[in-house]
Amino acid sequence: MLKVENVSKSFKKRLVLQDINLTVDAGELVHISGINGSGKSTLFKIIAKLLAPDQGKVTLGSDDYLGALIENPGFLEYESGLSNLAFLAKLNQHYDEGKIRQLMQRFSLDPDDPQAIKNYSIGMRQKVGIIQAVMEDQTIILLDEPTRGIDQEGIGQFTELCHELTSSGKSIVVASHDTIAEMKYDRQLHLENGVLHE
Ligand SMILES: Nc1ncnc2c1ncn2[C@@H]1O[C@H](COP(=O)(O)OP(=O)(O)OP(=O)(O)O)[C@@H](O)[C@H]1O
Repeated sequence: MLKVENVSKSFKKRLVLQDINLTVDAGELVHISGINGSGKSTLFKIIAKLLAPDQGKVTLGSDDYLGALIENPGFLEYESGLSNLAFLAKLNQHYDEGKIRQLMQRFSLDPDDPQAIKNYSIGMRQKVGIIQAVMEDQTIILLDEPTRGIDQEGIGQFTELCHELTSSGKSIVVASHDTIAEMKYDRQLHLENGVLHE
């Protein structure tokens, strides 16, 4: 369970988030739409505790584990996709190579492709970014513009994965300026002028 209570945030007196309240239960798939600059990334950074809110608080359930793709994911540019994912999973001692390989194959990425990630397209990088957010069985998953640069086949693979994860009790919050037609959201919210509307 994710609970955001009365969260507000300003940058240099500009109010970006105003009294945001959001509860996401286990197994829910939630969409937050909003134009560029509406504060979607800022909200995710506050949930991920990268940024402190000016007011309010964020609570996760005691057994929850957060996964996130926020803005452009940073990678070890001279290493392969598999090496990057293995590196991140090992940092958290949640390394499962079989699972990473299976996720890469689901997204039509070859785990044995030795090319450096710096040669990957934007869509391929984005797929690796999605995989790192889910590969450790994270229970609350935040995905900021996840389908940026991803082709139609990849969008289909992504929506299928989201539906599968939420069916198994994971909670997913997708933030994007557009909607992804195939997604079966439980709730669609809209962030505008710092206010989150149902
Ligand atoms: N660290 C910061 N310092 C100052 N202003 C910031 C900072 N981070 C974000 N902002 C500003 O806050 C506003 C919201 O930014 P944010 O990145 O959260 O929006 P967004 O909805 O995610 O948009 P995008 O999809 O373009 O990233 C923007 O006007 C941005 O310029």
